[in-house]
Amino acid sequence: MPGEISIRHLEKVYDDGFRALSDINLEIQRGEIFALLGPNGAGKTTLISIVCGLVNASGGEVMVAGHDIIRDYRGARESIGLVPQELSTDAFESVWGAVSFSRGLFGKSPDPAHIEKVLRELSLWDKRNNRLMSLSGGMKRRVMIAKALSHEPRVLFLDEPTAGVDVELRRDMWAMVRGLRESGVTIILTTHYIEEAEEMADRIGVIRNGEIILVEDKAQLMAKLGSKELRLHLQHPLDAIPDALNGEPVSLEADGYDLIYTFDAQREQAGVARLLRLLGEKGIEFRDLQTRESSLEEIFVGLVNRPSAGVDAATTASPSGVNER
Ligand SMILES: Nc1ncnc2c1ncn2[C@@H]1O[C@H](COP(=O)(O)OP(=O)(O)OP(=O)(O)O)[C@@H](O)[C@H]1O
Repeated sequence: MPGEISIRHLEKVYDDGFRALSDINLEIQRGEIFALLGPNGAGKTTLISIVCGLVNASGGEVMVAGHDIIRDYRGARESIGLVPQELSTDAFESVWGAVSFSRGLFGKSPDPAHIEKVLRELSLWDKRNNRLMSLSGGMKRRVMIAKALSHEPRVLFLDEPTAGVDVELRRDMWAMVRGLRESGVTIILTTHYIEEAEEMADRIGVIRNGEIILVEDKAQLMAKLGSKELRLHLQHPLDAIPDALNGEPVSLEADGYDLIYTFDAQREQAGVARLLRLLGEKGIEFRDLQTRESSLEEIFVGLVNRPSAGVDAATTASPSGVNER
């Protein structure tokens, strides 16, 4: 079954000959929160702009809520709410006026009850008569979201929704996005805050140099590509790794007092038990131990910095989760 958003063989070559997207294939299901991660210039905004009908594709096909974005532009566009990166608001307009006007742009009849609901959810109700220029940056960003939701879209794009906003607003926005998902809205967000993707996303796509290099359930991604670290604080420092541990993924830190064992998050049991047995046999005692899992940030940095061959190896390691659905 095609997803709420279905992208097939999408290509973008800008007029100056720059290839910004190459053979993008992606299915996003109804009610998902999908985070698109990638370094600066990877092609995130280009991809979103094509799906939203703001930039023309050079090839391929995109369907949104069953509408082809070219053959049925209007149907596709009406299904989408877009919160762009740049704040652009009409300074002299009131909050209520700006949000109501946005709804009208999509040819929807006025619905004051819906506008009120959106403004209340975004804590903008008390400011509804304020001019936009009198609002703080965070409030203006809420207005951008209210505008994007004014015509009751099925799909919401958030292009770096929390760039430059304070922690409190960021958390409010996360709660709001979850609430929207519960009402059946499909959400695609780009973000530079890995914490945001870790906190919010059901699935994560990583884009690099205009290519999707990985699409994976967040939990599976963290389990599959993440590593764990076991740090043993030794009773007596070691000068060097003992011969018995040669070939094991271990290193020494803290002047030989800490023995670090890094292992695949999926194979932990057998490896740790073997390490502890070897240490016991060699009479190496420890007084404390800690374990730590790699964060999504470490996984992401590892992925985007990996040479292409390495990326392929990572994605083909488990074909079941990659670029499917
Ligand atoms: N109009 C344009 N003409 C030529 N090249 C462009 C144009 N717009 C974007 N690009 C190039 O396409 C590439 C992808 O840009 P895009 O804005 O999609 O990246 P991004 O992943 O959104 O980056 P960021 O995280 O910095 O917002 C960049 O190299 C950019 O310079």
